[in-house]
Amino acid sequence: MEWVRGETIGFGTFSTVSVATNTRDSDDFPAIMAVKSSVSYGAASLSNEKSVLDSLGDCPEIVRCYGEDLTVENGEEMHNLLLEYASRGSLATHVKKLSGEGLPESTVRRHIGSVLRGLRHIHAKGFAHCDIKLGNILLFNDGAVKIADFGLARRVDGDLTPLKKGVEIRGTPLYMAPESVNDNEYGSAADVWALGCAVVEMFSGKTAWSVKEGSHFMSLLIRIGVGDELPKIPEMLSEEGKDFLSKCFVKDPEKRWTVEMLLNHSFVAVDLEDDQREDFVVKFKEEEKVLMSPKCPFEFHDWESSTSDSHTSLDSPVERLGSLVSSSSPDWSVGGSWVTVR
Ligand SMILES: Nc1ncnc2c1ncn2[C@@H]1O[C@H](COP(=O)(O)OP(=O)(O)OP(=O)(O)O)[C@@H](O)[C@H]1O
Repeated sequence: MEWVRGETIGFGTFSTVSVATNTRDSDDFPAIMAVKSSVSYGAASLSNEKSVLDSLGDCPEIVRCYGEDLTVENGEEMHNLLLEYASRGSLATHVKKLSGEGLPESTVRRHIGSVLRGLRHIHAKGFAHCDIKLGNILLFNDGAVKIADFGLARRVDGDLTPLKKGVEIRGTPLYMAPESVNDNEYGSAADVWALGCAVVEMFSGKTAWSVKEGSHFMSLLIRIGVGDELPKIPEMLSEEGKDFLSKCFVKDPEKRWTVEMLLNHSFVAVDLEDDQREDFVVKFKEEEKVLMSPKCPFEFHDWESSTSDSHTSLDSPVERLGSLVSSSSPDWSVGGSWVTVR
């Protein structure tokens, strides 16, 4: 495949995403694609993403991968992953444009139905996504949404063996499930918890956990991992929506509903007729016209998709988290107790 890099459309922890134009007149690949590129330090994540996407195969609710390519740009080796282009960007960007209002419930139901179908495919193939969040749900011209960013995805096949001893943060702390905080378990159930957080954020325009500006993120991990507190379910949501969330926000992953069960929940088990779908696209376009207004500067950017490992011999969640909170603020840039920063 021959392609030319166009404008930059997104930034991740590891990579930059740009538009890519296919310069070969061929039916095999679309004229416009997205290219996710990284210099050497992000190559492992891109390579994991490619291999997971290859294993997953085609699914209408998962962003397609057209292949990989190595280029040398400005004397630097770049690893590139060519992907299906989502012209409307991510749901995170879209929701931020809505002045903290969130999306109408009918739109949330529709998007979540799609994400659930994508997750069903991922889980059925023996993987967990491990980084479900609005920034990784992409929007297409026809109103469709698809799951993207498989850089942290892992094969689980029902095996929830913790990845490592100690505390490992994969993905975004705001979306972390209790078992991930407490036991480093990142299985399909953790995707369901994160999906619940995505529903809250999509509907309310606010993150599922309210966090005071400047507070240490370890205090959030304690709230998630220890005690009975759950993310706040928006009052304005329908009873069906509230019930759906109550099935996602179950602290015990064994008792949490699976994706398959949630697909049969009345909140998402609706099949829109074609005319309703058109109506949806119109509504969708109107939403896009709403101008972005400045919000709180505390947007959690530096929390996104960080992976930090700590190798300690502390066993109980309270001990493990308590030991981290007691240090005033972690140094993300060096080794020692925080081994990896991504
Ligand atoms: N296929 C695509 N089409 C359009 N925009 C995309 C596409 N893939 C990614 N983006 C944009 O680029 C951003 C970063 O992409 P992505 O999340 O895949 O990168 P990352 O390095 O894995 O980031 P993260 O820090 O979330 O792990 C997305 O939030 C989205 O706005």
